[in-house]
Formats: sequence, C-alpha cells, structure tokens
Amino acid sequence: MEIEVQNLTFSYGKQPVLQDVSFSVQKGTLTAVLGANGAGKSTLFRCLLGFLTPQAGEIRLSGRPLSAYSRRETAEKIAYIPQSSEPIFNYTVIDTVLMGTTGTMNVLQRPGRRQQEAAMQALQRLGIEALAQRGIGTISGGERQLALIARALVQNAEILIMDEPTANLDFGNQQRVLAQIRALTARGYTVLLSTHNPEHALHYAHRVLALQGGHIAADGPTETALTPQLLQTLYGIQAILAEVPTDRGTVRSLIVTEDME
Ligand SMILES: Nc1ncnc2c1ncn2[C@@H]1O[C@H](COP(=O)(O)OP(=O)(O)OP(=O)(O)O)[C@@H](O)[C@H]1O
Repeated sequence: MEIEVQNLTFSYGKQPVLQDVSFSVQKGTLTAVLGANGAGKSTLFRCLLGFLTPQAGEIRLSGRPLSAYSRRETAEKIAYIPQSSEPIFNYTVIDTVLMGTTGTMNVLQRPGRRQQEAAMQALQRLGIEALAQRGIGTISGGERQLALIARALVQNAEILIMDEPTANLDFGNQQRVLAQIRALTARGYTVLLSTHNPEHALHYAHRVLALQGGHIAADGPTETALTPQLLQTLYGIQAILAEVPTDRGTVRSLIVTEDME
C-alpha cells in the first residue's frame, strides 16, 4: 500500500476534527476526497504531509511510518499542490517549476542542467512546455495549475496531494486539468485530491473517500461508494445517478432532483 492511515485522530483544540479515521490507498490511483465545508479534508492532507502531528493513530507511506521520515525524505515522497491563485511574483514558468527541485539540493546550490532538464520534462509531460519562458502571472488559471503540478513532479514525489485543483478554473480547464491528473496515475503517481464537485469524482477518480463529522462516511471504488445516499448524507441534497447514452458508450451523470424553490 502506498498510504495507510490507521486510527488517525486530530483536533486543533478541544474540538476533534478527525476521529479514529482509517483507510488505505493503492499506488497509481486517484482518490477524490469529498466532504462539506469544514469536514476536515485539508486537515487530513496536512496530517499526511507531516505539517500537523496527529494526537493518535499512525500514517505509513510505502509501509514506513511518516514519523520515521526526515523532512527531506518526506518532500521526496509526498508533494502538496495548492490551489492556483494570482501569483505575487511574476517568475517565469520554468523558474517556478525549478523551485520544486530545491528540496533535493543543498542550500547553496543553484539549479543545474539536470534540474533544468527535469523541469522541461515535467512541462512536456503536462503539455505546457511552450509556456516555459512566460511569466507565471501572464498565463491562464488552468495553465498555472498545470505549472504547479509540474513543480510537484520535479520534486520527484510519488504521492501528490492536491487541494481543490480545479477551483477557479473554467469548465473546459477543469476537465483538461483533471484528465492530466488522471493520466499521471497511469504513470504510477498516487493522487489524493479534494473536490467540492462530486461529478469530478464520478468521472475521474478511481476511489472516493468521504469525510463527515470527523469520520469516514464512504470509502471505496467510485462506482460503488459514490451514491445518491452519500450526497444526501454529505450535502443534504437529493440527486440521482443517471445512465446517459453518448457516442462513446453510456456515461453516468449526477442530476440534482431537489426542488430549490
Ligand atoms: N488552524 C486551525 N485552527 C483551529 N481550527 C481549525 C484550523 N484549521 C481548520 N480548523 C477547523 O477544523 C475543521 C476542519 O477544517 P478543514 O479546513 O480541514 O476542512 P475542509 O474540509 O478542508 O473545509 P473546506 O472544504 O471548507 O476547505 C473546521 O471546523 C475548521 O474550522
């Protein structure tokens, strides 16, 4: 197993956020983490990244306890990809990606040819190599999100943690970014991403992990775990899963049936 979480309990103060949470994630899979606002998705991610220390329980990455990893080893194993927002500095795309290599270098080292090549390769893998010399503030939100993913790829981490990677993206870029993320799992990357859009989980995720009230409300393959009952439990919304015929076969789609009047 790439990630194993056993009886994880975390609270910021007296208020427990995660209680006795256990799950495991296989290598090369895309897991969509669902849950209402405040359900604990980011908290779970911060625990997995070693930013927060749980009060109880254990996290294992590739069979080894996270607590046994040094900071550098953690950075080489697991990378965090934040939401794409307006950047403060207008670094070039390639320099932004190169920042991902700093964890693998000494403090005084500057990126060399090997790092430059790795950065270009990551841009190529995501189809945005033509943007290498553009300022990160002059490209679109979707392109910037892909650049942030490229930065995580050069970190050489096999596990990618993404906080709502499609927030702020238009409809087309949401699909393009998710398709690129899904393609990474076919290359052996393990991805956990949070999303507020269950359709994204339905179409792109191998697995769904849903949090509610500090506990796991669902955990399993998307086909079986993502049900109308789960959406009712998580969001208090009535929906049905419809089988829609398309020219590439039947596709499942969520339709909200709740009367919002
Ligand atoms: N630094 C903090 N100090 C105290 N409480 C916090 C802190 N960060 C989060 N919380 C609380 O912990 C709970 C879980 O927050 P978390 O950010 O993990 O939820 P989330 O599922 O990521 O939410 P969202 O979907 O709104 O981003 C919330 O009740 C939140 O108010």
